[in-house]
Amino acid sequence: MSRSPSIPDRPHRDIDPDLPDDERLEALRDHYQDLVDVNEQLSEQLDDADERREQLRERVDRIERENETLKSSSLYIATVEDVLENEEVIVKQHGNNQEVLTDVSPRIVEQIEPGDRVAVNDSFAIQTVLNAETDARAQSMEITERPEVTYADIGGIDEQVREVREAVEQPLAEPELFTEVGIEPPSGVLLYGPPGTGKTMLAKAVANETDATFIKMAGSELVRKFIGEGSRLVRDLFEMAREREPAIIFIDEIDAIATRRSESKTSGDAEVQRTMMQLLSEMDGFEARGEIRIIAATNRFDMLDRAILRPGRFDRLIEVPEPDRDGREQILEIHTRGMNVADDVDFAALADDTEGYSGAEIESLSTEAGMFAIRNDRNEVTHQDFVEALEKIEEDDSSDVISSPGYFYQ
Ligand SMILES: Nc1ncnc2c1ncn2[C@@H]1O[C@H](COP(=O)(O)OP(=O)(O)OP(=O)(O)O)[C@@H](O)[C@H]1O
Repeated sequence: MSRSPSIPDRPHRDIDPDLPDDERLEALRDHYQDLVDVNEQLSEQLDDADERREQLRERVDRIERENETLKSSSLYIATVEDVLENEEVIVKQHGNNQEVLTDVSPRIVEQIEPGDRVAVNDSFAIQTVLNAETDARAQSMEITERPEVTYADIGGIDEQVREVREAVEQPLAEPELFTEVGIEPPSGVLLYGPPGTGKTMLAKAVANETDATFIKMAGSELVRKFIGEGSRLVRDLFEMAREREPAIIFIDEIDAIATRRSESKTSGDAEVQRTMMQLLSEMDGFEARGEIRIIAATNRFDMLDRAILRPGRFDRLIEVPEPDRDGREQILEIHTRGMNVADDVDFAALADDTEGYSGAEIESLSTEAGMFAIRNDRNEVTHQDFVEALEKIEEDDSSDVISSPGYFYQ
């Protein structure tokens, strides 16, 4: 940046009043010339300052425009492969792995190096360099300081709640118990069972109870969206947890990165394998009594690579089944707690009629019943509304040819 020029001194000249007229006149002329020179210098400096102000205004305008573009358009995530001369960069877009040569503004080129993740617009111009946090969030990691779900919101799986509390909550809340007895708590807990039965809720409720940050990552996203980056993302995940201790790491659909080798023969196989190895090595190198706990979930227990179930890894398995009759009744009561329900609603009868329903399906049933009430201009939900909602759901299901959720057990 240029230094501001110094302001010239004000010209000063002592003129002896006793000098002869011609000499005084000469001295006054010189003084006048000095003043003219200084005046010229000052106006030059003023012109420079005006020009600089104009440049700065243009820069502010440009940055504001850049800012607006950044705010208004969606950006894609890419990794910098190489930084070339002449402010050119090769980036590889995530998802389709397309490599593109693109220009970067001098402002950004100074900040980037190969391996950095950046956000690019539709024309692949780099808009911003992602810091660890934006980056992680951009990559479908869900982070909640303290989720709102509590154990009281979970119905029908009391035994599973007890087991999760023992395996995850206690080592976080009372690590000394384990030290005194001299045992290691389970390293990781694996929840398995059909979709929509409350696995995610369980993990969130533990985070709520222990005042921990809940960090969720979906295995499927990891493999589908970020080919070539799974292992890096796993590292980021644990780093994020360490920064935010106490933390619960929840890996949903773990089967996506921990499939049995024989089951997966695709070209991405090695990649998926690397992601899994990274996960295992992060788990191996970490203190089970520490402030970070890991919970994973799957609907496809049968497909899991047994390597992840070895001691020191996901060594506590908890099955979360579909709710039984009593469970369904409890879940119905939980999901209608905030609803204006008429006295005639018979939860026990509805529980009988919802055999095979998961918690998530019971939640939709309650919402659907509420919709029937609204449609009939009522603000109270009656038993008949639930019956009609049930019929509608059954109808929708039977028209849905392939409605099998596709989960399996051991
Ligand atoms: N046992 C339950 N008690 C109360 N509500 C439940 C229960 N199970 C599911 N639900 C409802 O269904 C929603 C989805 O549940 P959740 O995400 O915990 O299921 P999940 O087992 O993790 O499913 P998936 O395997 O599809 O990820 C919850 O937000 C909740 O409203």
